[in-house]
Amino acid sequence: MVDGSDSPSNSNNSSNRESHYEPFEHVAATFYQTGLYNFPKVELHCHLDGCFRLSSVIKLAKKRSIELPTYDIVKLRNYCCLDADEDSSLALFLKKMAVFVSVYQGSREAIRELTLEALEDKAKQGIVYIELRFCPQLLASAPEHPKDMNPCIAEEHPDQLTPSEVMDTVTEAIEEAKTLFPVIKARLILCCIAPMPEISEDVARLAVKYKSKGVVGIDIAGEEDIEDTPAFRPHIRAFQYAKENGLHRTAHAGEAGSASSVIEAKRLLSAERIGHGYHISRDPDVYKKIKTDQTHLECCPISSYRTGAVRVKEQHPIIQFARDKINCSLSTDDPGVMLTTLLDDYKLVADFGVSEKTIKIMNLNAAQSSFLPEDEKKELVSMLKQHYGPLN
Ligand SMILES: O=c1[nH]cnc2c1ncn2[C@@H]1O[C@H](CO)[C@@H](O)[C@H]1O
Repeated sequence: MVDGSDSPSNSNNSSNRESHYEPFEHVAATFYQTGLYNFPKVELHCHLDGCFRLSSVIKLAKKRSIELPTYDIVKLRNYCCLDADEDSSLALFLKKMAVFVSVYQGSREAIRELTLEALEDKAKQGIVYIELRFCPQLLASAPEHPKDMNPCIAEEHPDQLTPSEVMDTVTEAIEEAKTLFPVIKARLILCCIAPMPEISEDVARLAVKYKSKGVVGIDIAGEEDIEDTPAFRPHIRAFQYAKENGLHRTAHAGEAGSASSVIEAKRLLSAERIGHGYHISRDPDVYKKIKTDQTHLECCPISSYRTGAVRVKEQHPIIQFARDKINCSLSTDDPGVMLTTLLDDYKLVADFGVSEKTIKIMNLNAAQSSFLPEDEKKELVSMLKQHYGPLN
């Protein structure tokens, strides 16, 4: 059992190593005291490969002789910090992010550490359930994606890792984390990458293969362009295969792309949830459909500025979503690149006038729309309700 004063690595759970993992049972007594927003949280939209700590990135890059724009942590912080300005765009953001991903690529040890550090950081924020997403091919050693998406691909990386081995590494680290940080339950979503249709069917096959090891869904990330074109068909086939094999579906849409991309994600990919989705506020018909269907929107407020998806702070679509009781929740997206925790995203929406009660309702929305099986979902929802008390 861990109390608020313990650091996760100090928690004495070694005797539980073989025991059945039921994190929600421990939560009442064990989730980390965060001060502000001190209640259990759920995070549905977080890229594992965006969860790094800058200090670890620098350490690893030096160890693996991988080029970084700078090895000075303060300068690296500035490099990350794209604030909402005319130049911010998803493309630029992804280019920056790829620099960091390259540090982890192809290294079993680095990917293990990344996963453990991510879960430690999330547990400390009082997150009791998280769905972490990543593309195994992007973390493997021989990525087949365009160089301009990842300027730092280092052919000389010493390790060799296949996408399957990346999956083994991440799932083993998640298993290890059950003992180290028993307050958090983690599940995985595998990402197809929009400009890489050639890997999509492999991503889906891996997702299905690792279902018993915690993969609950499939996603499409990268610069979105969801439309029924021949180039997009492999993504459609991948999602179809995932659905036929019992996996859930979410899709990045309405972030850089138009409101209609959200509708296309539902139509072409059978997406049950939407990553971001802010631009539905630009089209009243789309907005009405998403509200009527109660499609869950995984909103990432700080990320939305850093990627240029939303430019005017005071008019953030989340304000409208909260007012209209749209089914949505809050996530960090890429906390390593954003230099944030989930609490920063909560604070930002609080500045917009979103109440703590609404933030709790968003957490309940997230639990209800999670990709957990029904019995586990019920357990999560009831644990949150018990903590939150009446929300009327
Ligand atoms: O906000 C985002 N929008 C679209 N794609 C993203 C975003 N953040 C990260 N990725 C992409 O998803 C990959 C797998 O995790 C990341 O490597 C990055 O290329």
